[in-house]
Amino acid sequence: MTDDALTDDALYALPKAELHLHIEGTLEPELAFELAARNGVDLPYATVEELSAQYDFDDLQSFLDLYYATMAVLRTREDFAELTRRYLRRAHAQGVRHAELFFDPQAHTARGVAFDDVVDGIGDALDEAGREFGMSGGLILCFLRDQPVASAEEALTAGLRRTDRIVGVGLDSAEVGYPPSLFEDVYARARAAGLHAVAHAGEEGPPAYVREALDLLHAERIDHGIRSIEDPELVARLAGEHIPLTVCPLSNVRLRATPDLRDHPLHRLDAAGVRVTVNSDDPAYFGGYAGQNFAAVRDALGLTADQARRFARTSIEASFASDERKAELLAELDGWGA
Ligand code: HPA
Ligand SMILES: [Zn+2]
Repeated sequence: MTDDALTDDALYALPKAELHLHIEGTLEPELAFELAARNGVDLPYATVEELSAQYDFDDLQSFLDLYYATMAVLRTREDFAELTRRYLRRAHAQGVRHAELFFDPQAHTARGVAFDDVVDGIGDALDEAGREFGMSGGLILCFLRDQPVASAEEALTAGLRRTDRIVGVGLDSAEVGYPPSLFEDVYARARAAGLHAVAHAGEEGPPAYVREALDLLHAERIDHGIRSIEDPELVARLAGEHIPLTVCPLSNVRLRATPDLRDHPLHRLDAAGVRVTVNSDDPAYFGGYAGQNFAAVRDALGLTADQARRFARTSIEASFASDERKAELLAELDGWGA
């Protein structure tokens, strides 16, 4: 594969793992209206166009307000299955072979949706994608950091009954003012039960939150982590300890975590030896799935075939797939562009 051969098709064919994807953030306006009609839920917008026109965000909170409002249409196990089915189909078409899906159970149980319906619906679609396209994946239960810790404890208690599907815990929602330290005990309980630990940190929050996620939550990967670039010692630590960052370029532009994609720290982190991956976060809201995030990086920052291959390799190695599955995916990656 030469650098000029890095077309959209080549990037969509690049075998990769998606490590930073909120399943609720894959709710496209068309499906939102279908589910609203089916479930008798009123959306505050009359048409797909009117809803899509809201996708102009000032910051993380302005996005989260719409994200939580729109997910009210998701009510049944089949709704979660259909949502996930559509995501996995799109992701597969852009090279995703393994997908670790974040979900926000507190946002659903608070609306009267059963925890198990969420897990089982997503799980049904993962099983189908395994049979149909050979995809693998798992669920990562995210705690809403702007909700009380007691609510996270309850979500974890429910999650610990579903370790057949749930492989890890994460931390998301409004970041600033809600440091990782609040969740130290919840994470300790999750890790003691054998779950993996990841956490959003350094998206809008300061580098200190990335340190807390490492020191107090023992996060194995940092989601976003881009503000680490402001702290050279932290960058050196991330590189030295081989901590992967799950970077989401289009998200960072849409939520104005970075002023312009041309200023994005992805390549500076990579050049400093940090293990970076490219992911889509909430693709229905931010303008692109995994392959489109790679293409956006190519267009704004430049991307060599070696870099693309390295980011994909890191995504596979940093995943929570079995060693056997990783070996299969790495072999597929070796054949990319041959
Ligand atoms: O990008 C995000 N950041 C924090 N919380 C989230 N929940 C969904 N997407 C996000
Ligand atoms: Zn995220």
